[in-house]
Amino acid sequence: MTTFRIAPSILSADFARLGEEVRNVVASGADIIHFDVMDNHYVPNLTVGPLVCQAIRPHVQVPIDVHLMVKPVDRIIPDFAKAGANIITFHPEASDHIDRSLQLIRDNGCKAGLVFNPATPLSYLDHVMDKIDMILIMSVNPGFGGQSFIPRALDKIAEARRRIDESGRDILLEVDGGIKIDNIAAAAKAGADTFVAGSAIFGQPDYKAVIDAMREQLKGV
Ligand SMILES: O=C(CO)[C@H](O)[C@H](O)COP(=O)(O)O
Repeated sequence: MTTFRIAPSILSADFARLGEEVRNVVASGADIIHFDVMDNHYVPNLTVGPLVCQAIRPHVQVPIDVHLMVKPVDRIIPDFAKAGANIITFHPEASDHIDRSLQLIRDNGCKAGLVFNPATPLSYLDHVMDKIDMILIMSVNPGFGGQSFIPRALDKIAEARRRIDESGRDILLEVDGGIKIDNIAAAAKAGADTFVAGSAIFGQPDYKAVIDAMREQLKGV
């Protein structure tokens, strides 16, 4: 049986109360904290870095999944590992040497993964599957929370699931962008097991009610 994981994205949290926000969302049932790092270069937005990751680390016992939307990627990886990240993912087109970046993440004691924008082909996985612990399929173009889910992402999730099953390896398949109570089951049916949700959770007053409703949807998959 598939273990499904809900990963609230701090992008939509109240940054003035971030410690309290992450404690609340974990107490409400979050399995992972998704930490969006944007550099105003690879994506047209600017968020947070290793100092903020380090600041929230003592507030949460669940893994922190750092999604790097930065270019270049390598020089910031050790800083996030030291700041308490458990999983670090990056966009293959933002790295000059994908194999080296994946190895660098692993050498720093974290799980490693690649992120695929709506128009980025999964062929980037071809020669590095043995170094992948997570595949993240973007169901929006990266840079902003609160966008609408792009339905074409479902085919890509299914293709990523086929590749994972063929590899026989234990790889998380995460989907990120526009995930809500009413589309989480479709993403799960396509093959995703880990669901990033920002505005759907932090945009509501009762985080537990949203996470419980998402889990309810996943029961039918
Ligand atoms: O990586 C992201 C954007 O680049 C965010 O994690 C993602 O969009 C989550 O926000 P929402 O659930 O509101 O779509």
